[in-house]
Amino acid sequence: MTAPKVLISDKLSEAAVQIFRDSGVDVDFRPGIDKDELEQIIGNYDGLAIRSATKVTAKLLEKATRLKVIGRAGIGVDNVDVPAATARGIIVMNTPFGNSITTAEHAIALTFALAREIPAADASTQAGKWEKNRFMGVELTGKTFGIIGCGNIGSIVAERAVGLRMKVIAYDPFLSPERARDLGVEKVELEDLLARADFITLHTPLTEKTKNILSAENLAKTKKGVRIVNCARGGLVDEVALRAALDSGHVAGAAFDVFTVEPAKENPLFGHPNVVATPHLGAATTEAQENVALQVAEQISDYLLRGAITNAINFPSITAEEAPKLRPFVELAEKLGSFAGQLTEGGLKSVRITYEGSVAQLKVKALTSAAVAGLLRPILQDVNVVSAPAIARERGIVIEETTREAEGDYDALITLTVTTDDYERSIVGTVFADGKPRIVGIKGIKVDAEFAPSMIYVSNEDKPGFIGRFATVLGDAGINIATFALGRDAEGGSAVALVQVDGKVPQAVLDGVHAIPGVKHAHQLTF
Ligand SMILES: NC(=O)c1ccc[n+]([C@@H]2O[C@H](COP(=O)([O-])OP(=O)(O)OC[C@H]3O[C@@H](n4cnc5c(N)ncnc54)[C@H](O)[C@@H]3O)[C@@H](O)[C@H]2O)c1
Ligand SMILES: O=C(O)[C@H](O)COP(=O)(O)O
Repeated sequence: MTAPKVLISDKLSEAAVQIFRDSGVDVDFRPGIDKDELEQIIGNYDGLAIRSATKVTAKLLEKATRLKVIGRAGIGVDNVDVPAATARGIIVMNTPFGNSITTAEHAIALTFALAREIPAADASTQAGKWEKNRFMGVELTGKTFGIIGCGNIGSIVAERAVGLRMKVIAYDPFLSPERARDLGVEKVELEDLLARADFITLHTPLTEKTKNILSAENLAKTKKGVRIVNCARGGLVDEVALRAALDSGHVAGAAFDVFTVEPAKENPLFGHPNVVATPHLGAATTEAQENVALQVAEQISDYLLRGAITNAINFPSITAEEAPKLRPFVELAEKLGSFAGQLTEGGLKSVRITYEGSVAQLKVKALTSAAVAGLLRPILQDVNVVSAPAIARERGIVIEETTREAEGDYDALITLTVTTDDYERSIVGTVFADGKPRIVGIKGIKVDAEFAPSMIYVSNEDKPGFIGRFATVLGDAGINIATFALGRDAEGGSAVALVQVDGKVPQAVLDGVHAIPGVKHAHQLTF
């Protein structure tokens, strides 16, 4: 067997090169390689090791005819087109914990820099001005620190801030009360955090729900004199609105490591005297870079040489023999999880997955991981199939797995039941002979629908007139209906509709559907 070839296209610690060589992988170390040259040579490689600088686009992947694995030495995979990689059967892995401590420390460092105006005082002193009376800081002790997103990094920041004798409050819908108690953190709603925090630090991924979480409206709800730190992702804070709040004096300072457009050569925040900026240095320590480089080199080598999958974003850990039998059920389990996850607003308590018939004979652990990853991914952008069950448990979400003989009409069935603070919802699916996953039940109601890229899920009272009104709302908005699946538990009882549509559905259209008499819920789902 010829040795697999790996390209390192970003500035990784050279420790990675040694790991590849020691394991028998051919490696080319080309940090900072030009985009056009990368496109020309990517077809020669089985593996690609990157950080955040290399943009792995669908266009690049078209040229990557040999590529089997992309390894991200770090956490965020926003620079990788994961669906495009998945569509080409390319595993995308990350190293979810290797730089968490370092990034948390950077957030704390920026908090101190803001509190004591260290960068400005440094510049002034080195310019020979000795402006002892110009700089008047604030103490951190006793101040309220609001953490938005209390996952790996947010939790480490919380522990450090508690050690600094700060009062720590956190907004994270998926933080369990037990975990909050263990961390010494008060779990609060966003409005409460905005109103109380003297310092706010952000540690969520950038998702549809977190984009502009500090919008102009939310910034206006903050305490006068608040200081804001963003070491997570550009786009979490409306930079133009923040600049206005700094100019008006409502916000006393902001320290940003990440920006909406990177590399950030220009930015609305730049030039303000109370802004501290660093060029995405959150993970930039010797220790973190060694951690992530070693880990990614080991993971890529393991996969290319032995087929072992660790920390994959887009596939569960399975062996070469199990893969073909499991694959369609992995897809089904992830999609059932994603269906439930897209409908979940927070307060997840448990997920129960029942495997019935032939699927119960397969390696259901991998299927459960896939289902939980699908469930959490709409909330925790970078969750992977390996870490999903552990992350769920850490958040106090109970995972139950049951197998049993086939009892009904289907040879194989997977039932996923999610319990939140407010409700229980179950979704049932199977795989047909054509290998395609199907939804065959929702909340105990039989349906028969394929998963489609864009769908509307409606739950309503079974009353005449719904279908006509629904079609009119969509027709008036110019949205084409591709397929329509209906089910009900009894005449005049509860009904559900799963509708495949072409393209994205604007919120106004969903509101229009919701306004139809008898409609209880109307959601867009994407797969
Ligand atoms: N600046 C850097 O160099 C650097 C380095 C590492 C990580 N990061 C970024 O830091 C962020 C956090 O990383 P992590 O490893 O802690 O991720 P994580 O997945 O462990 O934690 C994210 C947390 O955000 C919470 N969350 C999700 N949606 C939310 C919402 N709408 N409101 C409030 N909370 C929400 C989740 O429940 C979770 O606890 C990511 O964006 C990551 O890419 C930046
Ligand atoms: O997601 C991450 O791990 C951080 O943003 C760090 O990115 P970098 O390794 O490219 O600096």
